[in-house]
Amino acid sequence: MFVTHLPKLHSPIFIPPLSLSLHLFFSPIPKPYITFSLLSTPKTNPISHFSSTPTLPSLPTGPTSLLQNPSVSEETHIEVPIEKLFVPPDTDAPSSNSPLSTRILKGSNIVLSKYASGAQVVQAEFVKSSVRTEDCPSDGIPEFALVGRSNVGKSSLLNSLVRRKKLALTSKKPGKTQCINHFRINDSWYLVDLPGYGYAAAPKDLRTDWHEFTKDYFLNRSTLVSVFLLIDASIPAKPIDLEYASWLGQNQIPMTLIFTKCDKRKKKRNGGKRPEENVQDFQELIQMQIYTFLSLDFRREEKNAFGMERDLHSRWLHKCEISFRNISDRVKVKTEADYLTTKEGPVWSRSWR
Ligand SMILES: Nc1nc2c(ncn2[C@@H]2O[C@H](COP(=O)(O)OP(=O)(O)OP(=O)(O)O)[C@@H](O)[C@H]2O)c(=O)[nH]1
Ligand SMILES: [Mg+2]
Repeated sequence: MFVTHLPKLHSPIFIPPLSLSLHLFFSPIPKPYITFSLLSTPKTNPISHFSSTPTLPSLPTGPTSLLQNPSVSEETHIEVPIEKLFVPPDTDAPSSNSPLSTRILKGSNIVLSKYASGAQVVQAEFVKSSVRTEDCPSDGIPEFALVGRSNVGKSSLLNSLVRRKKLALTSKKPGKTQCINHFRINDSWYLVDLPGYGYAAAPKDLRTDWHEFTKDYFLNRSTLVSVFLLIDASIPAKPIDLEYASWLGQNQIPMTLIFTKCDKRKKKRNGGKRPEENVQDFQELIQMQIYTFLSLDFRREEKNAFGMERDLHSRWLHKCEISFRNISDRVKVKTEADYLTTKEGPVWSRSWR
C-alpha cells in the first residue's frame, strides 16, 4: 500500500518494514485513530536516507493481540519515496535534512501526527447488531462508521483494518450487512459496519428500512465522530454517492471519503476509465458541493449557517484510495487531505463540539 501527499515532497525516505498501513487521524479530543497494517512487498526502488529507524511510540497493552503474525515482526526494510508518505494534517513533513525528527509508523508509510500515540489495533471484537439507534451500545466511547453502496467493500475494509478475515461478514453479493454492527477496537472506540445503500439483494421494503435507520443513526448517534464514506473507484461516479455525501454534509456529519477497488482494471462497460480517473472525476464533482458547505461555515463571523459557533466548527475532507482483493494482498492506499481547522484545532464530533 502506499499513501501519498501533503505536502508534496520530492526526495525518497527510508522507513522500516514490511506491512503497510492506512492511518486515519482525528481530533485531539478524544484522539482516536485507526491503524491498518497488511503484509506487502513494495516494488519501489528509492534511495535510502535513514540510517536508523524512526522513533515510534510503544504499543498500548491490549488484552489479546490479534495482530500476531510472525512475518509482521521480521526486520526487513522497505524504502518508500518521500512523496509517497502520508503526512496527516497539522503534522510536520519529514525532510531529508532532519529525518529523525519525524515519527513514522513502523512498517508503514504513515507519518505519525501529534495526536497518535500507540497507533496499533491490538484488539477487535464484535459487540452487537442493532436496527435502531437507541439499541446501539451505550458506553459512550467514540465511534467511526463505514457507509457506502452495497458491495463497495465496507465489511472488507473493516476486516483489513483489524486484520481478521471474517470478523465482519462479507459477500460477493450486495446486501450482506443488514444491521448496525458495532466492533469495539482496543477496548476504547468502535468501528461500525453499516448496511449499504443502492442496489441490494433484498426486498425493496427492507432496503427502505435500512435507509431510514442508518440515516436516523447518523442524525442521532451522539458518539459518532466521523463517517467513512466508501466509493467504488472502479466505476464512474454514481449520483447516489454524490447525494449521500451531500446529505452527510448538509447534516453536519464529518466524513472521510475512501475509494475502494482501485486495483480493478478499467472495463469498457464501466466507462473505460482507470480507477484514478474515476477518483478524480468523483472529487471534482463532489468538491463543489462540499466546499459550498465549508464556505458557508466559514463566511459567518460568529455562527455558521447551522447555528454553531464558528470557532468550534471545522471540517476535514480526507480522501483515501484503497485497493485490495483479500487480506494478504498488498494494499495500496493513497490519501489526500484537504484540511480546514480553527485556532482551537480540528474538532470532529457533534457531541464534542
Ligand atoms: N477487487 C476488489 N474487491 C474488493 C475490494 N473491497 C472489497 N472487495 C470485494 O467486494 C465484495 C463486497 O465486499 P463487502 O465487504 O461484503 O462489501 P460491503 O460494502 O460490506 O457490502 P454490503 O454488506 O452488501 O453493503 C467482496 O467480494 C469483496 O471481496 C477491493 O478493494 N478490491
Ligand atoms: Mg457489509
